[in-house]
This record gives sequence, C-alpha cells and structure tokens, in this order.
Amino acid sequence: MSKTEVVVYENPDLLAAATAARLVTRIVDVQAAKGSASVVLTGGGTGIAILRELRDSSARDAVDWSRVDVYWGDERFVPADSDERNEKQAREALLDHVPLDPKRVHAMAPSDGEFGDDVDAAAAAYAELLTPEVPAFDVMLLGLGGEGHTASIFPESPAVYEQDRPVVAVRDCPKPPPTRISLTLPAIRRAQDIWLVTGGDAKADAVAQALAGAGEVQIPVAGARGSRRTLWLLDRGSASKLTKVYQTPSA
Ligand SMILES: O=C1O[C@H](COP(=O)(O)O)[C@@H](O)[C@H](O)[C@H]1O
Repeated sequence: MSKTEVVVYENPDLLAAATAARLVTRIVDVQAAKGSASVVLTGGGTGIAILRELRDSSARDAVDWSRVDVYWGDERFVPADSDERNEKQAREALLDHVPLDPKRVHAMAPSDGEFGDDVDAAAAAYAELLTPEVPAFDVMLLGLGGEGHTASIFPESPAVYEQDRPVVAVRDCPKPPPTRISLTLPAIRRAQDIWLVTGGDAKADAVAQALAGAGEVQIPVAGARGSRRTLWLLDRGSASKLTKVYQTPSA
C-alpha cells in the first residue's frame, strides 16, 4: 500500500539541503539492495537547488555515481545551450561534477538536436527509450507550479488526459517556454518513490488542493503518486495553506 507523507522545513535552504541528504541515503540504500539506482530529475528552482546542495555536500561521495541512471520528468524544448533547459541547469548544478556513466544519463532531445524542431519525434524517441515497460524508477523528483502543473502537465491540457503514451509533446504551455516534452501521469505513477519538492507561498494553494484530494485534470500534481511512497517536501511558505499539522523537523 502506497504511503503519502508530508515534511515541512523551516525555509527553502533547509528544504534543499535536507532533500539532498535524503537523496544520497535513498540512492545508497537502493544500490546496496540491488546494485544500481534510477533517479528522475525535475527542473525548477527547488529541484535545481537540491542538485546544487548535493554537489556541495561531502556525502555525495557515498554514492557510486557510475551505477546511477538519470532521467528527466520533463524538458523545455529549446536549444541545447539555452539556460532554460532543465538538462543544462542540472548539469551545471550537479551532473558535470560527479562521475556518472554518460550512457546512463538519459536527457530529452533539445530543439536543435537529432530531431530538429520536431517535438513529436523527440517525445516519441524518449517514449521508445522507456519501452517495453516504463521503469519502476527508484526516486522521481517533481516540482509544481502555482496553478497545479507538475512535470509539464498543465491543468486541463491534452497531456493530463493521456492514458496510453508515457511521454508526450506539450505545446502552448501557459508558462514559458511554450513547447516542452513531458512524462505523462501513467508513466509518473510507475515510480516507486515520488518526492514533490517545492517552496514559497505561491505554491501554497496548489499544495493544499492536491493534498485535499483535488482532481488531476484541474490540479495535475494531485495525480502524481508513487507506487511505494509519495513524499511532499515543503517549506513553511508552500505548506502555509495546509490545515493539518505535518512533521516539521527543527532547524
Ligand atoms: O517549468 C517548470 O516548472 C516546474 C516548477 O518550477 P518552479 O521554479 O516554479 O519551482 C518544474 O517542476 C518543471 O520541471 C519545469 O520544467
């Protein structure tokens, strides 16, 4: 039975540092149990801050990075060298600083890559990578938007209704850049652990609605649930509209 837990940290810095530490522990535990670990990364302020914390932590050397598979939950369909690209931000924050096996880093294609500006072909190629069955990812990090999007699945958009394909092209996003590639909710729900990481008052309504049981069409992040565990990692701002009291580690 999958569990949902909420942990609220005092501030965004503590949220990022504690999540980085938690991620090291999870990867090390998974590697001890089965050899390698798979991690799905998110873009966004909190997601990238966690990677930076991990880079700057000596605990990162506890991980055997050559046995980590890296995926992304979504990507902005922009040129490879664009600062908006989630992959570029993740590389600068962490991936270029640890000894990963390049063959195990599975980025989504940029708009100047092998598929050119054909975002459907780029999304189909990522779907192909995840066949025949979407991996049961060990940990998936996901951020969210104030209107309830997660990965690049926006409220009431075609992506939120997708039931068959694990990866889709996304157009006309309300948040720039407008063209993206995203895992779909059925693919997201293949993950064993989903960690929803977000900070700031602007996310408080979406967090409260999702935890109160909102529908995933209106609040897509409500549909992000891990098969083993769904862990909400928040700061005081993003948790400020929760009515129930949750675990709050002291600083
Ligand atoms: O555009 C995106 O935004 C969300 C959330 O980002 P934030 O900076 O508002 O926290 C992120 O989860 C997603 O991966 C990204 O592409």
